[in-house]
Amino acid sequence: MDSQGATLPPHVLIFPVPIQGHVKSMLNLAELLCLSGLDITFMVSDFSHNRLLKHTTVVSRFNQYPGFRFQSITDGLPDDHSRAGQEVMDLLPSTKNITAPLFKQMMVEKNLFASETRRPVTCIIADGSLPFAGDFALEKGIPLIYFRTSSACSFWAYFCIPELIEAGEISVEGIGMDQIIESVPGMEGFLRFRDLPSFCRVNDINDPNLHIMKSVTRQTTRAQAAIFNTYEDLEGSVVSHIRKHIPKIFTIGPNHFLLKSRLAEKKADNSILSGSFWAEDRRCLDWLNAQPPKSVIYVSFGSITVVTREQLLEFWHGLVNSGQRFLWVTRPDSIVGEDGKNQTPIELEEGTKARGYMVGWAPQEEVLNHEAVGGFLTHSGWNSTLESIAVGVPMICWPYFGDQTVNSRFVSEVWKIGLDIKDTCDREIIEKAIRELMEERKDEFFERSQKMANLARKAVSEGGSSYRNLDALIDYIKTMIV
Ligand SMILES: O=c1ccn([C@@H]2O[C@H](COP(=O)(O)OP(=O)(O)O[C@H]3O[C@H](CO)[C@@H](O)[C@H](O)[C@H]3O)[C@@H](O)[C@H]2O)c(=O)[nH]1
Ligand SMILES: C[C@H]1CC[C@@H]2C(C(=O)O)=CO[C@@H](O)[C@@H]21
Repeated sequence: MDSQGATLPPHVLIFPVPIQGHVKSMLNLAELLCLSGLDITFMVSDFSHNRLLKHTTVVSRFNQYPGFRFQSITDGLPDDHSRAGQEVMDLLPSTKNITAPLFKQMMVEKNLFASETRRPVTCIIADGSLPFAGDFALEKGIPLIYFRTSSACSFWAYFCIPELIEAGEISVEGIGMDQIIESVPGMEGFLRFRDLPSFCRVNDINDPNLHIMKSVTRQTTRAQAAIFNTYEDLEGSVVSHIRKHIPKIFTIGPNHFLLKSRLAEKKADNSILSGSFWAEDRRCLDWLNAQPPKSVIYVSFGSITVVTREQLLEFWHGLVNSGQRFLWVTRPDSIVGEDGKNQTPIELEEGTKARGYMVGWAPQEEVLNHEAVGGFLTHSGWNSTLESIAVGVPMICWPYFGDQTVNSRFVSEVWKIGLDIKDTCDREIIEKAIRELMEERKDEFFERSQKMANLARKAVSEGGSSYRNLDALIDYIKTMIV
């Protein structure tokens, strides 16, 4: 490299699993690194890229950072694959079998994305659920950092799968859903079998997803370091268990909040970075503007959850019968078994007209931050959980799969900022939970949620743990230039 090249910044390749919650979180990380002048190549699937181009302004947003580039690649699935529900797991074999060799070829042919003005990639920050990106980094001697976009608590439960199997706590016959689990250090006493990551609910101990998640998680230790989107006051005690296996961990969450804080500090436009795969319907903000403070329960189950028509009707009755105002996101592809001929019961139509508003996709961060919102009925995806925590909105958790079953237990039993109604969705339970959160125990939940939000604000402000850890991460990436 010539003398001018020697002054070029580090060049980081960021590679998320092509799922909304992963891409969103890694885009936040990308902008945080861009703000410190690092060059970024953001590897995104063709499918996600098309969605981003169609529904967001990410291109113009990142145009302000000359060191940022998108690079797209197939996710290995046909265009008409749902990429939702349990079928989303197809992404793991498809990326391993189809994306991985193409990625390798692209990296070699493009000389690690080097150019006159950019170093060849100096570090790969790969999604912890994309082991093939780690294989490539290790094969080529490129420094590797994993970013697992889910919670530290769920990661740690996944990490303990071998011990759980050894102890017979993932039993083929089933040990009882409410049996307390002893093999996840730090969670003895409150983690039940039903709270383990959903992939632990198997009839066959050789279940492929169980083993995929076990090895995907265990291979994280191959990296030089790991990043978690969490903060020390929230999950520090869990992270201390993980540090025994991965000594270098950077907790930089909530990273959407850290981004907001860093942009404000630079007096830059600190509008929300939308990485939405669907068109955000902003009319719901006008509707919220007309509602009293803390009167609305916001309902959204993220980007993957699907519900049957039967479940949809239970939620709907529960919401209407609760008598509370509600804003409900029903993604266009989220109802399975819908034949278009179903009639909506009149009482639901009337109840919704009177107190509800429905959209296909919402500007969620803005919604949660709106003063009219007093509660969140969520699937407990990690971004949704953090976005709610950051602005002090209590939650009702109805986890769908994966890490969400652990997150929801932490919301209700550890942080005590909400209720966990996992494995049930009948209308009476939903109505009761909404009344409890929004009326009967409102003050108690609000007070604890505010405390958590204050700690999140502290973590991302100058001197806070996530703020300092981001600086430490950037310094670390700088040391990786060889
Ligand atoms: O109407 C909506 C609904 C959601 N969102 C955003 O979409 C993201 C959704 O992320 P998350 O809550 O994490 O849900 P998923 O997309 O389902 O996330 C996947 O990825 C997460 C991170 O690894 C995991 O925790 C989840 O279990 C997994 O399903 C969040 O940033 C939301 O703000 C919107 O902008 N508008
Ligand atoms: C592709 C899925 C496998 C792991 C991730 C996950 C988790 O529990 O960590 C849940 O759903 C998806 O986001 C990922």
